[in-house]
Amino acid sequence: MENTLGLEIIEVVEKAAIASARWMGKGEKDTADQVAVEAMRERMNQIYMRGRIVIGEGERDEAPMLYIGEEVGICTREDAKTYCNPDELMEIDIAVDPCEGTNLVAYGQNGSMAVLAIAEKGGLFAAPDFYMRKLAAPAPARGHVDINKSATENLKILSECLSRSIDELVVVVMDRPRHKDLIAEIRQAGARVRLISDGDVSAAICCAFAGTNIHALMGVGAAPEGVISAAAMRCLGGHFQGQLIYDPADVNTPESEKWTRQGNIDRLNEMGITDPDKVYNAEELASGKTVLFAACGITPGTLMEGVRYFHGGARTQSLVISSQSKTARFVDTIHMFDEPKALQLR
Ligand SMILES: O=C(COP(=O)(O)O)[C@@H](O)[C@H](O)[C@H](O)[C@H](O)COP(=O)(O)O
Ligand SMILES: [Mn+2]
Ligand SMILES: [Mn+2]
Repeated sequence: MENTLGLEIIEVVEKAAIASARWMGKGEKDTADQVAVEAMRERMNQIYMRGRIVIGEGERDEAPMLYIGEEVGICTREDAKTYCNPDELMEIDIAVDPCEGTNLVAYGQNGSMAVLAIAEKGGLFAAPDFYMRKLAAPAPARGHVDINKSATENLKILSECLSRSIDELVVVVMDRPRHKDLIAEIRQAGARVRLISDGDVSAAICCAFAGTNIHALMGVGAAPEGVISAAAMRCLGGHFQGQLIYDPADVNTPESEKWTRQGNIDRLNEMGITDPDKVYNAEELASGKTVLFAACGITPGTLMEGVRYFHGGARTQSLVISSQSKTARFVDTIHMFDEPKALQLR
């Protein structure tokens, strides 16, 4: 699956990032999102693959593009037999977030990216649009920290696994009222907290890279982003656990007020999830034999530069991670749109 796909998906995230970055700082989050979706879809549909969106922009009736269930790739077209031999091509599932951190783009802040994850059919957990409690940590702490333990206990474990004192640990938490007690507990335990307004995929993946000065992600974000984060962490050997939140009282946001606890449990049952309290690890959220992950910075971030335009072109930085080749590749690309006056070396 990986060989050419690994190269093509770099362009998929690059195109989305380049389109979205045009809207950086313009205060229009929906447009920044929409152009990324269009660009990602257009480039995906040029790839010789049989893809199906399992995590996307929402259900078909609310999302015109990259909706859950949408088939993508040349080999899903009605006239596919003209171009491909579908029997030779493996069916793949794709999770996308064409603009992860739409607010960050709209307000010109760091940490947004175009991102996707791929596995063979059935290899990614088709998470509902729920919230998810998450715990991410570096590889040495994998299987030692546990989302069922308190933040205080996990910080002690992290401190031992990473040979650092607790006050040398930095925990990323989303800056939300729901995290008031969690933030107080982390501070009380002696660790330092980095609050982010958006973008918990980037924060989760940063845990897997020493040198980012991020040692854990704790708290509640969106479940689809949890699966995408898990795909990267599964390939990188980092720790990731996620637990779906079905009780609106646990998050208490305007969005969650539309739901009821029992309604959410029923929805999970319909999906075949009979244990709504189950804690999923990275290998369960991204269970595919082969998992691929790709991201391209829209605005600058800890892992990647953002899109930098120049006369007639742009420069991007992407990250492609593969479970098959066991690589995490940082890709620096110059894109020539028309006739650039000069190509910037750095
Ligand atoms: O920041 C985020 C927003 O993603 P997007 O809508 O694609 O720009 C994600 O990283 C978070 O995981 C998540 O969506 C967020 O925590 C959930 O929303 P909120 O109700 O604002 O806490
Ligand atoms: Mn997102
Ligand atoms: Mn998004």
